[in-house]
Amino acid sequence: MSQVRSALTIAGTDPSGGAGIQADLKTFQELKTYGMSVITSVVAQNTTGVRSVEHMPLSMIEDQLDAVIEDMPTHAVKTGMIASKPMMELIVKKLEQVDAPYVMDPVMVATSGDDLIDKEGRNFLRQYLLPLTTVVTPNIPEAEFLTGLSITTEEDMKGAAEYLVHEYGVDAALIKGGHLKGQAIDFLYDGKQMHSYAAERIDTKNTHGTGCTYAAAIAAYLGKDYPLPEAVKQAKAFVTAAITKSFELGKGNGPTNHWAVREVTERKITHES
Ligand SMILES: Nc1ncnc2c1ncn2[C@@H]1O[C@H](COP(=O)(O)OP(=O)(O)O)[C@@H](O)[C@H]1O
Ligand SMILES: Cc1ncc(COP(=O)(O)O)c(N)n1
Repeated sequence: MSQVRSALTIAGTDPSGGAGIQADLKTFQELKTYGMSVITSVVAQNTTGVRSVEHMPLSMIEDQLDAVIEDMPTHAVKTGMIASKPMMELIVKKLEQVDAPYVMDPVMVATSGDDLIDKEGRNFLRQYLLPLTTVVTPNIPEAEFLTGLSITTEEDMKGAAEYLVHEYGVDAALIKGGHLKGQAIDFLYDGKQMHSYAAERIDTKNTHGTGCTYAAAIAAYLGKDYPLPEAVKQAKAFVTAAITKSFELGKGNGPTNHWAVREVTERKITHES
């Protein structure tokens, strides 16, 4: 029997269960990937917003990383909320010890609008962490910050994906279209080809944790040796199902449904390249 595949998420927490580490582990589990997790920040948040944040001491983040890296096989890494430059410097150092695909979800703002990273961290991420990524998965506002470009059309999205690959040395960039109007279309540029992944837009406010879930699913499929374009297609189907059957829970934006994929067998994803 082939060895079980594992994925490590390095991110912040969401006690309401919809985003962050909690979303990542739920996603890994649904995709039969052994999930491991290093907590960077403890975030007191729910579907309506963030009320407080406690960043882990660097020594505690390092000890968590060493505990995993020294003991467990790691077939994929995913980072979410990394709130400061010192944390990123530590993660850059540790990623050099892990030979696995690395998915970066450049988390900067929670769905509720609360900032999750400081300014120094944003700039360091662009310069030092981006070049290590197998794929970076910004939403529209995050892509605008990372590239300095204005993104209002699908052509702008493609341009931003190409810019990230050519200017920042990422292997691939996936620009997510959730924040635009019209169909929910994402563009992946892998240095050679532009791929598009489109699904019907679902009329719901319950999209808390969509980005985390999508990036964690991509990491799980990369950890199973799926080629990137196919990993993204499978992950798009996963997150689209999760949104289709998302939960009317909480007073704000409800969370996605991480087991929906068991029930929603047919999700029309149009993959073109
Ligand atoms: N209402 C929606 N209906 C269908 N797909 C959506 C919807 N909102 C977002 N998506 C999809 O969910 C994924 C996450 O995108 P997005 O919400 O932009 O990320 P983030 O959570 O990081 O802001 C993308 O594949 C996007 O196209
Ligand atoms: C700890 C943490 N990480 C990420 C997000 C973004 O969530 P979303 O996927 O809704 O953008 C969040 N709200 N909290």
